[in-house]
Amino acid sequence: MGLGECLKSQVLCHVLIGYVFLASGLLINLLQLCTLPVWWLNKSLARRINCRLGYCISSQSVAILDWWSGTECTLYTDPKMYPLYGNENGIVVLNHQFEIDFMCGWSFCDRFGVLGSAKVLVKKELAYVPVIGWMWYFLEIVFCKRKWEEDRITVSQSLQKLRDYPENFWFLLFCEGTRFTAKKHQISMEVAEKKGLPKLKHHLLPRTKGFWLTIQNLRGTVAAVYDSTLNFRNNESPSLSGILSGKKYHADLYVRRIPLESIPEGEAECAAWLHKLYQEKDGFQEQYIQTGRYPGPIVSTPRRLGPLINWLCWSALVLFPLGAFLVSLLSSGSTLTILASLAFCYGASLLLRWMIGQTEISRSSGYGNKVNSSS
Ligand SMILES: CCCCC/C=C\C/C=C\CCCCCCCC(=O)SCCNC(=O)CCNC(=O)[C@H](O)C(C)(C)COP(=O)(O)OP(=O)(O)OC[C@H]1O[C@@H](n2cnc3c(N)ncnc32)[C@H](O)[C@@H]1OP(=O)(O)O
Ligand SMILES: CCCCCCCCCCCCCCCCCC(=O)OC[C@@H](O)COP(=O)(O)O
Repeated sequence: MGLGECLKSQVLCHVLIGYVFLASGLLINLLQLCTLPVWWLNKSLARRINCRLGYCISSQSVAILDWWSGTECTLYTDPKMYPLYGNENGIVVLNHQFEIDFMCGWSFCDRFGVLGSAKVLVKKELAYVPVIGWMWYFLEIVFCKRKWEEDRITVSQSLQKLRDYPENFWFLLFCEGTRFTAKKHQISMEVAEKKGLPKLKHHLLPRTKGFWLTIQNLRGTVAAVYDSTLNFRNNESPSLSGILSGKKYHADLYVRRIPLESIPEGEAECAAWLHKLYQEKDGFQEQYIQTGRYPGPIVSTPRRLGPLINWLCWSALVLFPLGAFLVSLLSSGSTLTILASLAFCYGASLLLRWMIGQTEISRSSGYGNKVNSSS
């Protein structure tokens, strides 16, 4: 093991990374809160400021992925479509199978200049996660309860607000609605059978309502659907803990651009279209597993320096006061202050552990473990 690898596996490094993320993230959340008066004066300016502030948080996770762990993200796509990526609004439809798929998504957003404005249809539970969940309020991320009767109204309202968004954005949809597990796959294939739909081998049956609602509300605002399929080489099962320990993974992403005009408007037709898309996606997954490649050519999208510079700047800003505090703590010699500081650190480490747990599939929700009543 080299010196770099040995350093990256040290718990102290993980504690410092966690500290930088939490301390800078909470500071940025506070700055986001301070932009509230700007919303009333100049909404477009407030949105642009929040895109930059959001970038300061999400690009830290890109820096950990691209620069700390050195994970390689390779893009397969039609080179003719490449110039459009990042220069128009897009709806990204992605498989939901890996613990770090959101980090790879953010890394690609950064490479196409849309990281600050990246949007997603996300479960409401994640709104309460400090730093990232709180950041999402100010980025106008769309939350859902995964209860159609409520979501049909609230999701629609949130999507309508994006129609005059001042920056190009990608809107991410995990149509499977939850992460892939063997049990959820089995149940969803029972639903597929009841509905007379072909079985999928590598995906859960997509939930079509959120997709239809998104298309319906963003027609005229979004130019295309980016059908995206993510996989990792050599059967890697990447995790956030692995990334923090400096483990290098190899992500391969296949993207097809589908113009929005080619997607049917009616709910039933749109649902049928999505089911067909997932059958094609299943085929791409199978091809990848068999051959280690997707159909399209590889297009070079190098990692960018921006996330690294941003991370180093925030690290300097929050590590310097920490160092000064530790020196004054040790020189004060007060047992009570030292014990209180230790208790605070313990609390912060529990919070971080809980946040990392949100990304772990073994702690995934029970959603999709049984057939919904509406079926
Ligand atoms: C590569 C570039 C990447 C770019 C990245 C860009 C941006 C990145 C930004 C941020 C990154 C952060 C990422 C964070 C990730 C977190 C994501 C999530 O939280 S995923 C969970 C939330 N999202 C969704 O759920 C979306 C999909 N769901 C839907 O669309 C749903 O329809 C809904 C709108 C949420 C409503 O949910 P509800 O449960 O009420 O679903 P339905 O009404 O659809 O369900 C009933 C329907 O489903 C059938 N059914 C029943 N049981 C099952 C089952 N087990 N499996 C499948 N289907 C089932 C049932 O028969 C009904 O069918 P029908 O529709 O015909 O009536
Ligand atoms: C980045 C630097 C590292 C610093 C230390 C650690 C910071 C921890 C960051 C925690 C980030 C929390 C954001 C969670 C995003 C999880 C995305 C996800 O995949 O959610 C799952 C849902 O889609 C479906 O939920 P399930 O029904 O499967 O349940």
